[in-house]
Amino acid sequence: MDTTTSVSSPRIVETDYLSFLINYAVDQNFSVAVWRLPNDNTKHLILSREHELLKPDAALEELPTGFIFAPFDTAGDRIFLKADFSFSFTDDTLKPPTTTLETASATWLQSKLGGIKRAKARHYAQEHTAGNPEKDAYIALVAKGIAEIEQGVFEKVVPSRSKSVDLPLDFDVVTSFLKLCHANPNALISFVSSPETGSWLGATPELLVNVEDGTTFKTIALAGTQPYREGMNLKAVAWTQKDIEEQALVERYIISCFKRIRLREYDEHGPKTVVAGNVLHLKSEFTVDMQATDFLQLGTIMLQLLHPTSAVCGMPLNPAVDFLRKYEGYDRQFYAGFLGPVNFKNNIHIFVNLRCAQLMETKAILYAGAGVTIDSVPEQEWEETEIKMNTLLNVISPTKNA
Ligand SMILES: C=C(O[C@@H]1C=C(C(=O)O)C=C[C@H]1O)C(=O)O
Repeated sequence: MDTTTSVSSPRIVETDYLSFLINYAVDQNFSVAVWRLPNDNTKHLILSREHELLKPDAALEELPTGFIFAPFDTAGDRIFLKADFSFSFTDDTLKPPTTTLETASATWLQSKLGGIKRAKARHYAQEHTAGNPEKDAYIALVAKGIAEIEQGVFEKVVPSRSKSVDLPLDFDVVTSFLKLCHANPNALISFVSSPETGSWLGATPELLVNVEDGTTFKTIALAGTQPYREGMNLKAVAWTQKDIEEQALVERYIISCFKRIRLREYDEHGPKTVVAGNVLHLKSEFTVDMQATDFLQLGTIMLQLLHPTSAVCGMPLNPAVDFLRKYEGYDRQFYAGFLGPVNFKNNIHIFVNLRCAQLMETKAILYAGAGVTIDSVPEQEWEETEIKMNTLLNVISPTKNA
């Protein structure tokens, strides 16, 4: 806050711009996406006049600059927000433009500067009823999953649940977004708000498809969860057989996708222990040289093959999908779908939408799931979903989690 008594107007800082642009989107019936990539201090915001629906086989590489937002259900509409205006922020200020789109956007914003006041950001709020199962019901769902694994129906399934919490009266989406950035340096932090999708805030550690400079493809196998406490020595963390096997299943799923397209040359690193906000996971990284392997559209191909991975659905895929449809008992909507910026300077960064909350007028719905294998203990899987929900709850409503 400017505490001097000079007559000059206060400096416009990042939060002022973000709030102004989010409110502008709501007033104009535009969509807005705000994000920060892992281990980066630049925040990005785009405004989109109208959303588009993407075909499941749409070539990512050919899309204009924008942001993709897709539901868990592969039959559901995949939303593409073309960037009509684009802004980047670092160190609390608007970055000078580096692309034609950013230059045009900066000129447009200049004409609006008089309207920028310190104000709370508003968001689109779609009413939606949370699943909110009682603890017993979720535990029974996990037990049912284990029983089907014992019968050989599948090897792994990822039952999830949602929980509705009241938003505090002083809830502010921009403040929450910035707190999430601070608490989750290794995650994609995102806020997507549109008339069609409602508003979603998240901090996901799970990369699905990354293409750098149109030449290097990357994806990860992430699974196994335990609480993280500051100062823990990551090299000394021990994992149970169950976690190791659960993560190995996700690795095998990714390798099976490579095999389906006869891609044999990939680098695999890991698994190693990584921090994701308040939890630890096991992670392996897969990298492919797209030119050497002659797979120039590998991003598009792998997105089709990978989603939904066995990190969020199960293995084999089809019986796991059937199980979730039949017994999970609620609509995941955009939870465990995918999202991220596409074709900003020839890069694609698509993540699985985990550790997320759907924002209503006065409530938020939190979502989380847990990987169930033959060795799962239902009560522990419930605890795991509670801990995962805390990633968001700690930030949007800290008192609820006292
Ligand atoms: C399903 C979620 O997370 C996934 C499941 C994990 C697990 O079961 O250990 C770990 C990371 C994610 O791949 C979630 O956060 O909701």
